[in-house]
Amino acid sequence: MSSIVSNSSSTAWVAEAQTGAFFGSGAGIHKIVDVIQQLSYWKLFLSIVFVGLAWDQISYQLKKGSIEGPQFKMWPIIGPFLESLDPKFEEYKAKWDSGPLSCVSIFHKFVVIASTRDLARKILQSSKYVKPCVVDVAVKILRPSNWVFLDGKAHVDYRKSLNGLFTKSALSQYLGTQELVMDKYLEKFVEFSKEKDFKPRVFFHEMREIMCALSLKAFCGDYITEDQIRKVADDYYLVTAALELVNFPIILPYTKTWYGRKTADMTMKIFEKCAQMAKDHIAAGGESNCVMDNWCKLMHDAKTKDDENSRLLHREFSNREISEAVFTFLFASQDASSSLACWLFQIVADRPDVMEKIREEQLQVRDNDPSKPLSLPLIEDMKYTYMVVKEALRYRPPVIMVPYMVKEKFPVAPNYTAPKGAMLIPTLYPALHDPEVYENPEEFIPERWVEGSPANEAKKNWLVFGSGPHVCLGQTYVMMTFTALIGKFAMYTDWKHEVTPLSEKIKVFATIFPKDDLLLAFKKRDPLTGKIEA
Ligand code: HEM
Repeated sequence: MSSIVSNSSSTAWVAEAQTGAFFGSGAGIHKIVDVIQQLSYWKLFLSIVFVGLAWDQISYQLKKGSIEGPQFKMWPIIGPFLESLDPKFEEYKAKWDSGPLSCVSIFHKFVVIASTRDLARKILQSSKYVKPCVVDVAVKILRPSNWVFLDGKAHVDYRKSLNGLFTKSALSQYLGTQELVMDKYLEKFVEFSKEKDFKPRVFFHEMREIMCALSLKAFCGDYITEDQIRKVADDYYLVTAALELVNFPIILPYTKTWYGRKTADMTMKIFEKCAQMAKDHIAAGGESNCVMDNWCKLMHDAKTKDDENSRLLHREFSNREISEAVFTFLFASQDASSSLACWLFQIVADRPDVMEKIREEQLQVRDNDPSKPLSLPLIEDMKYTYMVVKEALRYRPPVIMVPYMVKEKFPVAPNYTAPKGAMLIPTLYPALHDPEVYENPEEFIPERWVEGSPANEAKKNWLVFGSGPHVCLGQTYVMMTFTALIGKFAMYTDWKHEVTPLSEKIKVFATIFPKDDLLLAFKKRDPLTGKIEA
């Protein structure tokens, strides 16, 4: 057996260490070197492994303190890494139920999960201590210059310049183009079902596609072509796959992250060209029909105003900068919106009474003229349909947790301080299923949202879109778009859902989806007579 110096004995090293003779003198250091020189390679290796494992456990105990979590790291170093590759909703739920604060350690990452409403709110609103946590590779895919990586005041200021793009009045300008997309997909879904003789088939991918098309039209209007929309919709899943929590941080050719970056670059190139067209359109006195138009118009108008918000828009945002920001809108919306779309179409199909009430309301707000175009006042009149969307978001909140990173030691509870560098995860789901606020929380009851009801008054529990400086930029967009969308589909189509034992079970894939991937079949329906086309 090879050794550093033959006839070595590691027992001498242990004895010396126990007497403390190693520490505090030059002679001590020589002795360490002597002892190490006397160790055989394998003993040295085993010693390093032993010290590493011991440190891993000690460091875990120190960070864990008194909060819930495994007594020891069952799997040294890696922790529950293998489970994290295939996350199960039931396992997350068990963790939330284990205590207000619980922890887990994966490799060197210490993760603290906060499961009560008040802790979740406190974390989301403590930008002094935390910032959103992104996977390492996100910086390479979304580009380091992207606004989403800004923190503190820089983030707040940038955000102010974006808020104007998603106000109700701004969103009402995008409805015309969005309605065209809805009409197109009404036909498409029926055709897709016809291919299989109207037997229910998986609609998960179709839901992702319609969401992508709706977003792209709202963001880029007519500047983006049908072919470009199809290309982005087809390839976008490569970006989701590249940004999975567990991924290789270096981009090697032909890996998931490489394809993800290629897709992101391709999409941002399209957006850059759209941004230039929007600038030209607005400079020529054109109207705003999409987010990009609106951004250019706000920049244009800001130059003649001098209030604080306008001053933030005084500078010229480059095409590249606009394209990066619009890409983050797509990135933030795609998975969450697809999740909501899947649950909403499933839930409404499974509850004929809800479907009936939506249909009734849709005709009533249009004075029995189903062809009346979408507008802000029309959507605002759809009170019941709106409550259905809101209840779907509560019942199956697309985003169940939001990972944040601790910037400096954070006294998150009287008995616990989260260490710097830890991942701190506020959980949104438990607050939305709190039986003290929502009676029978596991039941889908749109009426619980009527004005003045306990659910409606409990604003603090409404964490679907987060809270604090990073609260969802697209929340009004979501409520308006989905109210309009489900209303139109209810009028013009009759869709059936095949209920399987997995339909109500939750699959976690970035957001949450029905475990059976949603089996639907759409037929055309006459909105006035209710007659269904064979
Ligand atoms: C059902 C759909 C959606 C849900 C459930 C949802 C939920 C969320 C949540 C929970 C956050 C984190 C908030 C926080 O950290 O406090 C967030 C952030 C964000 N969302 Fe959404 N979102 C949805 C759709 C959209 C859409 C359509 C857009 C696009 C316009 C969008 C744009 C954003 C942006 C830009 C952020 C980051 C904001 C910032 O860091 O300042 N989201 N969203």
